Amino acid sequence: MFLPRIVKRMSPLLGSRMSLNACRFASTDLVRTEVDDKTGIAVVTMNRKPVNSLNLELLRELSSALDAVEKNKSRGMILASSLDTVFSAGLDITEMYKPDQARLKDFWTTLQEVWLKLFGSGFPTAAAINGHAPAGGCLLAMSCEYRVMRPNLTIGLNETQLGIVAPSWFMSTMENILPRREVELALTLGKMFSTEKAHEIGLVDEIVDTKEEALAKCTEFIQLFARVPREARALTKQSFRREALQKLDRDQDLQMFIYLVNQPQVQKGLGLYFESLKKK
Ligand SMILES: CCCCCCCCCCCC/C=C/CC(=O)SCCNC(=O)CCNC(=O)[C@H](O)C(C)(C)COP(=O)(O)OP(=O)(O)OC[C@H]1O[C@@H](n2cnc3c(N)ncnc32)[C@H](O)[C@@H]1OP(=O)(O)O
Repeated sequence: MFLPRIVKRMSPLLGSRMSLNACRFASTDLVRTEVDDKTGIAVVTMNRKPVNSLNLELLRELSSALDAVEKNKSRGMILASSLDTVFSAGLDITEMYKPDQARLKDFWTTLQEVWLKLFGSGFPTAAAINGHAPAGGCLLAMSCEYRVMRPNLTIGLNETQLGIVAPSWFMSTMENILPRREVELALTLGKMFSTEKAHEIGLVDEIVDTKEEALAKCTEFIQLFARVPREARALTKQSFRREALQKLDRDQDLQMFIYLVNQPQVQKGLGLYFESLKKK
C-alpha cells in the first residue's frame, strides 16, 4: 500500500544539485519520490533489490507515485533506479511462473495501469537509465519522452528470446520512438541494444557517465517546457499518443495474457528461463 511520508526540509544527505534545494519526499520501501522545490520536478526512484523486477507491489507503488506526481502538479517526472547496474529487469518472472490466478490478474491489470498513466501522462517525463533495462524495464523507459543512459548497458524488448511474446502495446510504445521496420526487427530478434547502439538508432537520446549527470540532463529536458502552457503541451502529447493508448483493450488483453501464460509450454519456458537466471 502507498503510505506517503511527506516532509519538507533541506537535505544534506542528497547528492549534487538536489541537495541545494528544499525537497518534499513521498516514499515507500519500493518507490521513493522526491520533488525538488526549486524546479518542481519529481524524481521517482525504483528501489526493489536486487534488480527492480516488477512484481505486483512495485507496480502498485509506481502507480500510486504517478498519481501523486499528477496530483501535486509537478513540472515533470524523472524515472530512475536506486541500483548501481540495473534500471529494471522487467516483469518479475515469479509473478508469471506457477502463478496464483487472482494475483496474476491483479499483476497484469496493474501493469496496464502503470503504462496508461506513464505513457499517457500530461506532465513531461524522462528516464535516467542508470542500469540495464530489458523487457518491462525498457517499456518503462520508452514510455517516457526522453531517455538518458549510462554507457556499456543494455536495453531492449527481449521477449522472443524467452519464448514469449511482447504485447502489442509494448510494440506500439517502441513504435512511438523508432521506425516500424526497426521495431519489427528488434522484436522478432528479441534484440538487446548496447547503450551506444541504442543511442545511434535513437532509442536513447543521450549518453552520460554518471547517474547524477543523467538526472541533470533529464532535468534540462523537462525544463525546456517551462514556458510552454501546461494544458496545451499535455493535450498535444496525448494527441500524439492517443492511438496507441486507445488500441489497448484492457479486458481482451488481460484475457489473452491469462490464457497464454497458463499454457503448459509457456510455463515450462518460464521455468527454464528462471532457472537459467538463478544458475548464472
Ligand atoms: C509460441 C508461444 C507464445 C507464447 C506467448 C506467451 C505470452 C505470455 C507472456 C506475456 C508477457 C510478456 C511480457 C514480458 C515482459 C518482461 O518483462 S519478461 C522479463 C524479462 N526480463 C529479463 O529477461 C531480464 C532477466 N534478467 C537479467 O537479464 C539480469 O538479471 C539483469 C541484466 C537485469 C541483471 O543482471 P545481474 O546484475 O547480473 O543480476 P542477476 O545475477 O542476473 O540477477 C540477480 C537476481 O535477480 C533475479 N532476477 C533477475 N531478473 C529477474 C526477473 N525478471 N524476474 C525475477 N527475478 C529476476 C535472478 O534470478 C537473481 O536471483 P538470485 O539472486 O539468483 O536468487
